Amino acid sequence: MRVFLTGMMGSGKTTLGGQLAKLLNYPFIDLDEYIEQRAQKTIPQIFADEGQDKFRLLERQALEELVQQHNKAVIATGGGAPCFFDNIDFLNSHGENIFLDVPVEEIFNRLLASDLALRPLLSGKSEEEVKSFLTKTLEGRIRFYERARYRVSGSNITAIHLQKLLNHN
Ligand SMILES: Nc1ncnc2c1ncn2[C@@H]1O[C@H](COP(=O)(O)OP(=O)(O)OP(=O)(O)O)[C@@H](O)[C@H]1O
Ligand SMILES: O=C(O)C1=C[C@@H](O)[C@@H](O)[C@H](O)C1
Ligand SMILES: [Mg+2]
Repeated sequence: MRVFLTGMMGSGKTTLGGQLAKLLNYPFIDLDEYIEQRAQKTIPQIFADEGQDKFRLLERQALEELVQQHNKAVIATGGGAPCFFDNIDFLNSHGENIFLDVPVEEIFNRLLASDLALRPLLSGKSEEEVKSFLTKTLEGRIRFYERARYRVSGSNITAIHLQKLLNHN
């Protein structure tokens, strides 16, 4: 089984993905980290040097490579990954796709407490700008996210919760 975690920046894909992989005894792969290793650059560097469009191409290519390499894995995708090309269909047809549906207020609080410089779409923005960016971005992306096979909503999603969901379906 392959498990994909999808959702907005700060929804907990990386954090919960690592925990879920341990529970399932599967390898854990973070798509953003994989892209950074392949490109030998950080994501902010890729955005700055090559632009978002190139990043999206690298992201799709990375998804295809990972699916070829792993039959069993928990893969945390990037926040925008399901929303470009036909990536949402690709994810749905290659694994169990779980949308982490965390309220935008909670996402905002988490991201403000983290290092915004690591997220090129947020760096340099004021608090107000981050808030309106997150709200608008989610409005544009929800139609992709909600096509995931599973949707888990709340501010306090746990890895055990995700494991149970997978076991009972
Ligand atoms: N369940 C949780 N409760 C509280 N804080 C959390 C929870 N999950 C993650 N966080 C915090 O929220 C921040 C973002 O989490 P994380 O990096 O896992 O999100 P992400 O979905 O992988 O984001 P990105 O798309 O930017 O990679 C981190 O600082 C993390 O510590
Ligand atoms: O929401 C997004 O578009 C992004 C989220 C991150 O995971 C990274 O993939 C990158 O910073 C873009
Ligand atoms: Mg992440």
